Amino acid sequence: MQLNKIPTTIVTGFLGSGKTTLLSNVLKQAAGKRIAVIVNEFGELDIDSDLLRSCPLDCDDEQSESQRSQDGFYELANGCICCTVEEEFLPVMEQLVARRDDIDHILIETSGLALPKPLVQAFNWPGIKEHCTVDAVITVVDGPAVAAGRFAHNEEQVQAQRLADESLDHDPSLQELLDDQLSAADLVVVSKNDLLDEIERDKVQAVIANEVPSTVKTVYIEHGEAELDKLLGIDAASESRIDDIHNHHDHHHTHGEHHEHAHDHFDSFVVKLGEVSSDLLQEALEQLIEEHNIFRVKGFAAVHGKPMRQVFQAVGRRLDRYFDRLWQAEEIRQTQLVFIGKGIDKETIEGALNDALSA
Ligand SMILES: Nc1nc2c(ncn2[C@@H]2O[C@H](COP(=O)(O)OP(=O)(O)OP(=O)(O)O)[C@@H](O)[C@H]2O)c(=O)[nH]1
Repeated sequence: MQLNKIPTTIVTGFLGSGKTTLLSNVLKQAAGKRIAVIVNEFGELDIDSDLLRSCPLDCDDEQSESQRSQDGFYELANGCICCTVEEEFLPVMEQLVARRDDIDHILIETSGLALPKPLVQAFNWPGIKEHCTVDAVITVVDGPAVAAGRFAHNEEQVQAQRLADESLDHDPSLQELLDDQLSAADLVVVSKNDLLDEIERDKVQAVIANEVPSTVKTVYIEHGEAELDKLLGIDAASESRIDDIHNHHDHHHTHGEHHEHAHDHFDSFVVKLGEVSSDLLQEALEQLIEEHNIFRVKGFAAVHGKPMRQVFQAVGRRLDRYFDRLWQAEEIRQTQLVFIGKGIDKETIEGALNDALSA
């Protein structure tokens, strides 16, 4: 047990793998604990912390809501935490260290494109080291995406994927990212188990076994539901071993310089629209995802005639939408969507959406 040090759990994993869903579940279960949450988004809009903050529909417990904001959400939007460790992450950690008597646990959700290693290394820095320890790096793996060969690890998978779909062609930078996120894992969480059959589960298991030692546990979960004691209190002190873990992006972070890594090849922008027809927006997004190399779309839609805002979430080809809460009086009813992909262009996407929605 790392006495008196605040345990910190780092949740990493690719875009849309299910990190926010997992965090939301942890926060619900750990209502009695004083948890500080740091959320890092790649896109310019802070959607995740908004979703984590907003009360579920059946929740009227104002106490827990105010308690939570008192405990603190810290948003590091529009960037990638692993490249701004010194400028952005450190000041937030210093604030938390100053409030350490009021904090039981720190939870960090990295952006889907972040590398966990530089972040874990920051826990060896003076000022942080004395007061905080990494309880565990939890790597969330998108089960169906891995099973479909999205992060292909062998030639057979690559070929199968090519035959199945040209647009999902093997992308080595995605594989490197998955490798690096897995190499730092103290616990692997495979999400979306509800969408996996046994054969697919075996495929996912093979990819994981290739990257992590057998001492690292893997759990399969659905909709973020995992028992709290499997996730928190692992007491791995990951910072003490992190320098020995070698991975693809090591050379990019020497001498404190911020060189490019995988996410420099990704495009991200926000598209703002007025009120929309939900069905037309869904159809238009499906078509755009079909035609462009879009990895992730997420945001909120203001739907004509609806008092509630609608969440849109697309991961690869899968699109979910649901109403999460009422628009508040001071909010402008507008639709805002973050797009993340490769070789995608804001004007083209915005133009296509406007055309489709005015049809
Ligand atoms: N069917 C199914 N969908 C899931 C599960 N977990 C997450 N999802 C959905 O997957 C989408 C992405 O989930 P998030 O939790 O937002 O993923 P994330 O890793 O936080 O995404 P980024 O922050 O953009 O990297 C959402 O539409 C979730 O509802 C699951 O176990 N089963």
